Amino acid sequence: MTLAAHTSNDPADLDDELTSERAHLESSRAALRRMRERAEALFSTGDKVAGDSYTAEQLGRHMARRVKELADDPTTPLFFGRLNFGGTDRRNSDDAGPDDEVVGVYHVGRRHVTDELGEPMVIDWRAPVSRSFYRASARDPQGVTVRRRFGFSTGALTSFEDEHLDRGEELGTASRILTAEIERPRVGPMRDIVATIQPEQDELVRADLADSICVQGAPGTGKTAVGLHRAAYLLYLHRERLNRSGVLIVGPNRAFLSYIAAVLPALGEVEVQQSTVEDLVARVPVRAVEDVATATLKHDVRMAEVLRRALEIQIGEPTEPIMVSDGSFRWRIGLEPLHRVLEETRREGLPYGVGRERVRARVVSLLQRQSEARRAESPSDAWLRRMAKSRPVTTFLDTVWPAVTPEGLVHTLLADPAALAAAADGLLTEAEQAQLTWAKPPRTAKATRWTAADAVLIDEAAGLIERPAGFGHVVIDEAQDLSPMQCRAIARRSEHASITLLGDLAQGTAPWAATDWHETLAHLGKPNAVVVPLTVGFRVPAAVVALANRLLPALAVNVPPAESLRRDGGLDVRTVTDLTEATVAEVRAALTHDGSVGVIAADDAVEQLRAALADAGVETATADDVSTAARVTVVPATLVKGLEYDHVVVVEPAAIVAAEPRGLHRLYVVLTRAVSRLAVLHRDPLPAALAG
Ligand SMILES: Nc1ncnc2c1ncn2[C@@H]1O[C@H](COP(=O)(O)OP(=O)(O)OP(=O)(O)O)[C@@H](O)[C@H]1O
Repeated sequence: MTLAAHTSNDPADLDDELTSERAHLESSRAALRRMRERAEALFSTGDKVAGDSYTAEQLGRHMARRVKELADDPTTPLFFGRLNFGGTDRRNSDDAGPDDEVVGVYHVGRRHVTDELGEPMVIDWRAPVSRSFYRASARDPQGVTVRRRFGFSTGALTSFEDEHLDRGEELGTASRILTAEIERPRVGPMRDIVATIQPEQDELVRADLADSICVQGAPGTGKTAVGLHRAAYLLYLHRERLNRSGVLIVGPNRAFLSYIAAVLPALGEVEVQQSTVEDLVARVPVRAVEDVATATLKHDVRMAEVLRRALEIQIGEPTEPIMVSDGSFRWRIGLEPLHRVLEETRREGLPYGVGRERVRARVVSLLQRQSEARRAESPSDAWLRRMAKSRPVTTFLDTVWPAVTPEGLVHTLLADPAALAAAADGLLTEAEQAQLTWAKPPRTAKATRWTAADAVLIDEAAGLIERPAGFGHVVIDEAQDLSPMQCRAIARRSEHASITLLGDLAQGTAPWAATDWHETLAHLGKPNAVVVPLTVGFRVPAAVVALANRLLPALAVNVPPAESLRRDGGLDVRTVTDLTEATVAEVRAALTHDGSVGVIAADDAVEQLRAALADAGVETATADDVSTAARVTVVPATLVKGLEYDHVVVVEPAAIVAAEPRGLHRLYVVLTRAVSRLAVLHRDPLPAALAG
């Protein structure tokens, strides 16, 4: 039992306390059950009473969400902390405003739980009053006399730890409950950290919805955790608005997304969209790969201007008047008004597709005016529609403002050197233009086997033609790898929203990886966002951090180094004669400990290691299989970003470095995945930067 800083030394008192806390946990669980049953009952009656089908669907969705939100996971505690304010014994009063002097006792948990009379039994960690659980200190107790943290084991309350802030007692990172949480063996997907959010993390989690922030944090400093908890916090505070507009989480790959997928639902947030940036721009299937240099050029921000100009060039000048026959009448719009229509519309700077329709509407209204003058009555809607679709009007539009599809525009640029030259003149060199031009152009956009970089260009084109719907808040993880054009794709979806940008410049592995957050922020349309460092590491043990930090000087980035909270952990770097044999032996040894085992190797070595482990009778999983029962995962180096394993076996660092231009950055990522122990096995000499 952890009882640091508790007032009483009498074990009987402590047992009584624990018994009473357990009773509160039991009654809170029962109360939550009642809340869920009530929601379920409403859900089924809602089905029958709702009026029209739209209302029924909305109500159904809302109720289904509510039922899901109220799910009780018996393996996670309903509350993890308790605050005593002002020394009175009113339990869990919820009626305190932010400026009122708070009194009473509050249990802090993952969601609100109220008793049958509506009195709170557990306060949501995101409620204003819970803030003090994370921020109060001996220097600034914020009215808190005692902060209590609970220790749990699979949902059962096992211990607690008190800090008498009113007496200047404060544990900070010496809390044994925090240490146990950080050092616990990892299995399965990522978990929430609500019980142990640290003050500097909490400041980011609770930043205003209006504030865009950028977090530069060394490996394992909790960036992902902060981003996810911020999403949950903002949803709590701005529920209606954000449910309407949506919250988006962008991550580096699907393995990562499945690793983090359970965190928000565990916090009761079930309606957040999670996507890779590739999936975000997937208007066309990606069926081809191209060389890095061409892809890098397509990700260059100059391509945005090339595309903008390519569209602008489509807009022509009228060369003849429009003549429309309408029964016994003939209407004529002369060149001068047509010029004016085009000029006015151009000046409005609308998306291209919207502009085309605006021109059509203006032409029709000129026709309408003529018709009204002659017939002395307003034409019908049917007449207006007929005019809008009439051949002369459509032909005019097709000449001066032709319909363009995003795929068509990109196809033309990459297939036709003259079209590219016209749009790229002065922006791209001739050599660059030649590099972009297809050697064997596909006949049509439809027949094209697009690359991932083409998809980004097509998304940019689409954004110029029609404005996409935006989200209310966007969290972008591992953001150091975003290209300028990918940033723009995200910016289009967060134009009126704030963003949380998370990353580590030292972990940039893409050819276009960021070297300065201000550039990334500018491409994202948030140049004024503040860049905040996180430097306390919760994952990687100090000895492993020290090894990985040897690489930092060679990575040419300016980032504050991490310091680890973890003094435990093991590091073993050794030369072996047979990598496969040594890996199998290392995995077998690792399996004698608790927790997950990650074998990380250069991508082309993975299959063979997997096979060798299978031959040795060791079941292995792939990185995206988070629900697996297998404790061992074999992961290619390029997929391991953002993931973590208790025991990591890194196989042949030199091969990982040699596999790609930013191989040293990749190795830095790979070496910082270990929670407890890291074994580095090598036959070739270690990369010079690591050998130290
Ligand atoms: N306040 C905390 N309390 C307990 N555990 C924490 C805390 N903050 C972070 N962690 C744990 O530390 C580990 C690393 O966190 P996270 O993955 O969010 O770090 P990161 O900065 O995103 O890492 P990377 O740079 O490798 O992507 C996770 O297991 C997370 O749960």
